[in-house]
Amino acid sequence: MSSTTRRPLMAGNWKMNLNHLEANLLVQKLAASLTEKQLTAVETVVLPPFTDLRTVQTAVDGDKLLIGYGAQDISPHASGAYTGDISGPMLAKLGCTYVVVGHSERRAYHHEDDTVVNAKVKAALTHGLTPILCVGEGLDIREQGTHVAHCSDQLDGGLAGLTPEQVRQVVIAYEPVWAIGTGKTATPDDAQEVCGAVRQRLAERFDQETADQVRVLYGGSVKASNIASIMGQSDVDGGLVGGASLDAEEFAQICRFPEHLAR
Ligand SMILES: O=C[C@H](O)COP(=O)(O)O
Repeated sequence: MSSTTRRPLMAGNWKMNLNHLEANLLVQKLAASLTEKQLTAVETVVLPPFTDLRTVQTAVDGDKLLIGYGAQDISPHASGAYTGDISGPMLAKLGCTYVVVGHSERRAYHHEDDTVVNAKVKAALTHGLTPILCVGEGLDIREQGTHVAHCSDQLDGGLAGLTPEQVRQVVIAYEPVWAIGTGKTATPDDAQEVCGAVRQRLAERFDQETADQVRVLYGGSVKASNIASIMGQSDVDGGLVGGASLDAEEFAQICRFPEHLAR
């Protein structure tokens, strides 16, 4: 399967931005900025803070918007005495289809290691959510030149104990930490190097069919001005977009990337 048969996915990670009123405005504006044809060609997803999910659900259901949504984190537990956590069944009940797992900000600020990340991937799958498993290296590792091995290790850790059938339901996001929110985008070749290595690792650990089916996103200072060159790479199937997803028109332009490719 080539990149042309994997449906592109653009996921906007709002991080800890926008209250529920602002969320409603952004999701309506985003939907109004994209045609049905564009939304069919490129799967468009927003990942708001937990407190916005019910509002986004109401907007999407009420106006039958062709926009998917999901959460930025998930508890490894289904219920119980876990103060502050949000479970898979709660997210599924809100109509979420995606959940980010192992984002570098969770790994850094909440000390999530591969064991925790793996438990969260499994929790997502158990409750019918598609995990977007993030891998990526810091600047020190990039400078040592061991970034491919580092990302492969994170991939192995996050997917430990899964069957090929389960892995086919996972989305992988390569996010070099040094490119997140810094304005320093990896070059298209940098993105391809690791996204290609991720796919190769999936073939080695699982099978070629699995490797061919899994979508691999790039994230890190994605903007309307650089998305076409990134999406021109054979193993990049979409973007995990932070800052630029907070602006409806900018994110809509990112989602319209096939039109830039065609020029
Ligand atoms: O989840 C998104 C990434 O961390 C990228 O964020 P950014 O687009 O603001 O660099």
